[in-house]
Amino acid sequence: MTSKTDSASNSSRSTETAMEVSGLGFSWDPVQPRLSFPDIILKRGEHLFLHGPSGSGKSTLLSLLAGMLRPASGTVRVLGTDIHRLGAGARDQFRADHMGVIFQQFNLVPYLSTRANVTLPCGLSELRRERTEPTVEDEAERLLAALSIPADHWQRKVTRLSIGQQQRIAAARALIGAPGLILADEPTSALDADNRDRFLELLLTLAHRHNTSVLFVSHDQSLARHFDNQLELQGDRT
Ligand SMILES: Nc1ncnc2c1ncn2[C@@H]1O[C@H](COP(=O)(O)OP(=O)(O)OP(=O)(O)O)[C@@H](O)[C@H]1O
Repeated sequence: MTSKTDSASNSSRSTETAMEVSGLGFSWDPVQPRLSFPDIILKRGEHLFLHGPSGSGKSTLLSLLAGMLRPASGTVRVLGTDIHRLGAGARDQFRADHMGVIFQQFNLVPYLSTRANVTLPCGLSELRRERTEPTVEDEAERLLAALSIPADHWQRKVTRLSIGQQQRIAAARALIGAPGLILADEPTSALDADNRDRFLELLLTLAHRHNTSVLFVSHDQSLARHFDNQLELQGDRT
């Protein structure tokens, strides 16, 4: 896989590094070719768009960056910590403390209410809980309102909401407690162009407010204009 970094025009607000990826490689199994990923440096508060065709390894890369898959080679440093040197429990806690992940299928908990889905990370992380103002519930409601989820939906089971609303709830869950980094895996694929653009603008505006870095993957290159920088995965294998 080769990479191409395009405009690095917008400077980040901080020189602190949110994520540094070096020499990353992964094989799903011995008969499949090995995936090799480009090196990435993401500054604190910076928003990076990662695009590539279907099968180029975008979801695999996000799972490696979130510490949910172990690389065959290379390192992933998030906020200075080499996450793959942590034990499984410490890695899960690190993810809960410092990362918000928005999955392609949202992964909301179907039997919980809208608000309970948003507050979930604060149940797993004291750090995220302490960063909410003045309470976890208040911040969840503020995020839901900012993402245009009507107040009379907050106590409803999340499965009773539309796909677009569920997607915004997944974004609120990723943003609560101001994690250093949000990883988003093509969460806009079910939306029409207007809603997709509106969603991205909301996500990036709220992330900017919290100085949260965002790495967003998609096959849809038309979304690149919303981001500071972009990186292309071309699906080369070794
Ligand atoms: N669970 C798995 N087991 C074995 N191989 C897998 C698995 N998941 C992905 N792969 C393989 O890894 C390669 C990269 O897949 P990946 O899902 O990361 O690509 P992608 O760019 O996210 O694709 P898409 O845009 O279609 O979601 C593909 O060749 C795929 O077949």
